[in-house]
Amino acid sequence: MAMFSKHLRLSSSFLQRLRLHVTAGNPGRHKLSSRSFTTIEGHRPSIVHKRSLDILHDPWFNKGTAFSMTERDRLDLRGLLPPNVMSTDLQIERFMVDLKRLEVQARDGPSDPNALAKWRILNRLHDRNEVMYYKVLIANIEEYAPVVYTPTVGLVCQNYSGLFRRPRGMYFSAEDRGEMMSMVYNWPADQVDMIVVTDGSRILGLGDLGVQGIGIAIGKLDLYVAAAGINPQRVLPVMIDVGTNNEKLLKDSLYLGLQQHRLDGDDYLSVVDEFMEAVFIRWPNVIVQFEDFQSKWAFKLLQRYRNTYRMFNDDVQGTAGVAIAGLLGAVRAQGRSMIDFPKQKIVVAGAGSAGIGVLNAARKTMARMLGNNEEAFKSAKSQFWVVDAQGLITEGRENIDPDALPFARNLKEMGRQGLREGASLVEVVKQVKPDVLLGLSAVGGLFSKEVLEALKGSTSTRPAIFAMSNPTKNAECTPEEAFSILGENIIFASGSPFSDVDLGNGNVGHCNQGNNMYLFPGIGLGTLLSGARIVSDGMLQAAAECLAAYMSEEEVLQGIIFPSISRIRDITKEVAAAVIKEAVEEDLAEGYHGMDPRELRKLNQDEIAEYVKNHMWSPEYPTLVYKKD
Ligand SMILES: NC(=O)C1=CN([C@@H]2O[C@H](COP(=O)(O)OP(=O)(O)OC[C@H]3O[C@@H](n4cnc5c(N)ncnc54)[C@H](O)[C@@H]3O)[C@@H](O)[C@H]2O)C=CC1
Ligand SMILES: CC(=O)C(=O)O
Ligand SMILES: [Mg+2]
Repeated sequence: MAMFSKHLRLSSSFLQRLRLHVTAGNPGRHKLSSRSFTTIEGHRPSIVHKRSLDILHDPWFNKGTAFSMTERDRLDLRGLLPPNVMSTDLQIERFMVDLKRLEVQARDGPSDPNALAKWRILNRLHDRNEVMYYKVLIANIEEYAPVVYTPTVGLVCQNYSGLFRRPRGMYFSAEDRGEMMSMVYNWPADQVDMIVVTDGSRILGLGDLGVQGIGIAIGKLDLYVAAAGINPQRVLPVMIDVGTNNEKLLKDSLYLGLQQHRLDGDDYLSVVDEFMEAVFIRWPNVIVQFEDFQSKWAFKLLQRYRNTYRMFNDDVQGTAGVAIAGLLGAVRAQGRSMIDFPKQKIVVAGAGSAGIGVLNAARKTMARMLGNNEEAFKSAKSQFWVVDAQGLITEGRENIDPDALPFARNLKEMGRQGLREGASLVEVVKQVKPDVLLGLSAVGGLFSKEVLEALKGSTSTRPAIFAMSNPTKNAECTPEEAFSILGENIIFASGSPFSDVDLGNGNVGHCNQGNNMYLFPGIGLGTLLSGARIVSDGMLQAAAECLAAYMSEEEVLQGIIFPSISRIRDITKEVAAAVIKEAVEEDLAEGYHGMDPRELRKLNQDEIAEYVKNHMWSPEYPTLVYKKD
């Protein structure tokens, strides 16, 4: 009955148009124009001879986020779009909101008011012509890394629901449970070398951005291509959308992700487990980099997968390696030998995935230098004071986070130092007089004037300040603040890029960028080319030591402890070679394509470097020829 009346309605509108045509058109010929039929044709399904990404890249067939779930399933689109199916009205509203936003100048700190506009232009080039995009990026890496990576990528993620145009990467959502094994085959590439995956729960220092966090996976993979020469056809950004606890996004009708609170416990784990199983079944040699998972899951997932899959956590392990290299650089910059590292007093602000990762690695490095035994490991603990949102962490802390427990200070000992449970950062700095103040707190301005004034009491000949939180506005202090308060005899590093500081006396205060971008591309490339079964602690240590040794004595004494980003392709090549060497020594290497493990074992240092260089993709147009299937 319902079908019958629908048919009647159609028929009456058809007749009405027919009448209109007859009266308004050529009265003599009474012929229907093809235009009149188009309206009716629109109700019939269109036949499409394409599937998967080819449909999304075809402006005639593409409906973007408006593809229904049935269409997504039938056309192999599942996972290629954010999970929220939108009406056309909402799609248009999302576009208009973004268009109007252009009128309000986008800002990410004072450094570049046009950053978002630059990102849009680069992103459009990325969609049109990958070779040209990477040529532009590599040739201008100093200028555009801050656009495709931190800090602008943070702003991009915050605005991703508006900026989203052509999808890039895959989305696995809580709604896809039971489907992932088939969904992975919707991705068109038979070879994937690198996946960067996030669940969007802690994007840089910006908190839970839900599905919009895909931007960070895309930005990290841009560096994999630009710095490590991973072939862009073989990278896959992934978003695991288990919901969001960001109330603003939950209420936003234009949000692209699942509008539900995050899954937790076994429900959460079952989604990530299914994703890991699916990608390793389709691409057994892939490497999965976990990125920007909240601390609560970062450590657990790392422990869960690291001995089974080729994976690592960039925030925990990549950051640790970069910090170790920086801390050793700071010792050398004092004119001392690296072996003096275990004497450094280090105050760390922030005990999340990054802070705890750094603390564990720094303690192990000290222990190795002190004799590599249990006693050395125990005594190294006394070099660290950890301050989180509740102040100094001691054994007196109630409900202490188990990951922070190994660094909790003894209450009596703290009493003797004039400190107590929960002491403020400024009190800790005043009492400890540290050599190093390292921030991974995500709190912009945490190293206030008061804190920096307190650091003047440091017993170091050249105190080091690492304001490592991202993006720019989350840096614990700026280089200007540090140099103006502490003078020029310091070492300064920040997570996001800042310009060097003109000290006004003809000298320059050098601002280093202490960011895991100096390690993760080389760790990934080295793992890939060695065919290592897992990413071992030894391989990560080798990467960190390589970065630490990269800077010359002269540079380090000038306060330059990290290379300029213009050298990122070169340092990545060296890091990858160090990782391969270690993988071979640990007997983890299973070879890569034509290079079998026996051959790999025979290579000397120079030959490994050559092997790496020869496998790095460079953006050049290939000659294309047509071949019939
Ligand atoms: N430069 C780099 O390469 C990297 C930088 N990061 C940055 O580190 C920051 C933290 O990342 P996660 O550890 O994953 O975050 P998280 O959210 O897990 O940890 C933040 C920690 O800071 C503490 N904190 C908050 N307020 C504080 C305060 N007022 N004083 C002292 N501590 C305070 C919290 O208690 C928590 O322990 C982010 O901004 C991130 O962008 C992370 C990885 C790499
Ligand atoms: C750099 C980075 O991985 C972060 O800020 O989370
Ligand atoms: Mg990160």
